[in-house]
Amino acid sequence: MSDGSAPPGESRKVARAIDALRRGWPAALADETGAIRVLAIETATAESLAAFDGSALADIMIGAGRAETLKLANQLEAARPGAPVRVRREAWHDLSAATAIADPAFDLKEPLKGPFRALAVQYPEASAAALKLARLAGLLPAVFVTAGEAADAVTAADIEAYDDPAGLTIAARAKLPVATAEKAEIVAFRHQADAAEHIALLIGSPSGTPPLVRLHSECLTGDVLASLKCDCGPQLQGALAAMAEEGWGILLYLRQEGRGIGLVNKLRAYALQDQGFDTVDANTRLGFAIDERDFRVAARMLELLGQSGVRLLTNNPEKVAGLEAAGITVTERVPHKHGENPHNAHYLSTKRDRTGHQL
Ligand SMILES: Nc1nc2c(ncn2[C@@H]2O[C@H](COP(=O)(O)OP(=O)(O)OP(=O)(O)O)[C@@H](O)[C@H]2O)c(=O)[nH]1
Ligand SMILES: [Zn+2]
Repeated sequence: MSDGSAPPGESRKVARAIDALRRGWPAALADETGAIRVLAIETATAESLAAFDGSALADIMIGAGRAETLKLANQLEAARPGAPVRVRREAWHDLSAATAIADPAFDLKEPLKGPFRALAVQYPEASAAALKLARLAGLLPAVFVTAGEAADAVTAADIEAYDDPAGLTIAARAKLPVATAEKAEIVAFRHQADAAEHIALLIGSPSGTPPLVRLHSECLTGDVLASLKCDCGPQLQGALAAMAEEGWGILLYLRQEGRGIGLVNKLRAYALQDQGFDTVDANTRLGFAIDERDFRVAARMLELLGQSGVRLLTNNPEKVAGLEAAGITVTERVPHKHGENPHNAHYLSTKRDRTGHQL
């Protein structure tokens, strides 16, 4: 699409489906092979589930990482952590049993009984799209699933068009002196798919060289509450200080809380970390991929700001690769280590040992 926005009909369909899941209503998805209807387990009620089931029990669909906990791993063909797995619903799988299947928070209190049986995933593209919709709604990737009608159903292509970073535009800009740099300008970006606005803070003045750039993903706990569980707060302040010192830099504040799984799901991951799982396993045990962020958003923001080359403050090779793949030249990776403390030492060593961070 030339202006990057999805055709209005498709956009409305996707927006409605996300809203429906959040409110506990069914949504329909389709691919070339068929169609499904889904109801998010997290927002279902006994009544809405009874209506959804009708005369036959709907099955359950969860992310593969969660399915491993249910001992379904040996029944799977090496599914990726975020890929859909369909679980046969047994007669005793009422809403509370389904909730225990969906949400690892109940694993200690309500050990899972089983045995569970994995079924072949029908309509894999539509099924993967259903779990993505749940994530976009900020919910656990766990739904009741039954056969559906293709008419008016959402497709993976609809979601991709809805999500397309090309649809990002600059909504407002103004001077914003900040403690680290009096000469700064804030730019707000809007996208139909995001409830919150992405922000850029331009520090100092263009120097004719690629700016020092930081892609900062929102972390309410670290940025606002000064959480010691991660290094986000000190990294944010450290980035601004480095840019101020150089006299030219751009901070992108991306609304990708919890590496793209949303605040509530991140806090669920934190609760699993309280039980001893690391940041990687906590994500996958919830049924998500390790990192659900899309760095094309950042590339589009840089493009709108007229920047095609950057010096990137990061320890994460995925950020460099993500920007490069989206057409931004990373002329230099600048290491960005800040704020190690006894509470986040294990988090940081996990990033180094398991996700390839150059720490
Ligand atoms: N899901 C999840 N997200 C987390 C956790 N800890 C921090 N985050 C999120 O991770 C994001 C912070 O990542 P970044 O600061 O961009 O760090 P990075 O990708 O590791 O790479 P760097 O550029 O090297 O810092 C924020 O959105 C945080 O909310 C966690 O344990 N689980
Ligand atoms: Zn953080």
